[in-house]
Amino acid sequence: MENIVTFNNVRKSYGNKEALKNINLEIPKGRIVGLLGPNGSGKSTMIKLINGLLTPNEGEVLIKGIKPSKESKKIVSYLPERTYLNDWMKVKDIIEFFKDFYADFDEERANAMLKDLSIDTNEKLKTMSKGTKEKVQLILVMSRKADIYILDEPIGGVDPAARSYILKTILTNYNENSTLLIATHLISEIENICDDVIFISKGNIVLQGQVDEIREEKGKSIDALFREEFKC
Ligand SMILES: Nc1ncnc2c1ncn2[C@@H]1O[C@H](COP(=O)(O)OP(=O)(O)OP(=O)(O)O)[C@@H](O)[C@H]1O
Repeated sequence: MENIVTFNNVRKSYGNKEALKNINLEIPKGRIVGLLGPNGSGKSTMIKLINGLLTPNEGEVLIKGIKPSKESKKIVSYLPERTYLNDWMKVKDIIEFFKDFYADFDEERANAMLKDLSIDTNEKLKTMSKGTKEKVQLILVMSRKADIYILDEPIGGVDPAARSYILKTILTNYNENSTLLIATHLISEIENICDDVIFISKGNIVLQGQVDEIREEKGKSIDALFREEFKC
């Protein structure tokens, strides 16, 4: 199976704080992967390395065989933990921005999803609730036809009904050849859409495998396993 993301002996520290210890990882193409771990375990650090926002102290990260770069950004659609969009922008301005910036942006798809969620494209992000802002950003990110979508905590502020719609929409719009990497704490919400999960703890990968196999082997849900593994 072709890999879309590879980590080879990756270490990453912030000053003398070691965030990732020695990560070796292969994420195959065409999978929906949950990246799960307690607060501070290294999820966002991994994601920022994939996006080239950070560079490893040791080892290498490859996206479809190339290092994070301008080229790799063309095939990665990334939803960051915190927004990089300007608050004063209207949704329709952001759509224009995405159209200019990303050749693979599908405006029709974005508008259809915005309409389904009754989001007014004349509204500015500034005046929107946190959850609505999250929905807009997720819609934009999912409206690119990328090889890999990386979502860092995508639905935390979204109400449960909209969450179901969003997860359903992700699945319907999701192209089988694309890969989706989702870092989240909402495990029970996403475990049924994930093919694989990765558990990370204190900068180490402690488990990686197929959801069905793990559930069968351990005799419990991924959510229950996580709670047990990382009990405080
Ligand atoms: N800019 C930074 N400077 C110093 N330390 C940092 C920085 N960013 C992250 N860290 C540390 O690196 C470790 C990993 O953080 P990271 O943000 O990757 O965790 P996470 O799994 O995404 O956490 P959360 O679930 O809370 O978002 C933590 O110990 C954190 O304190």
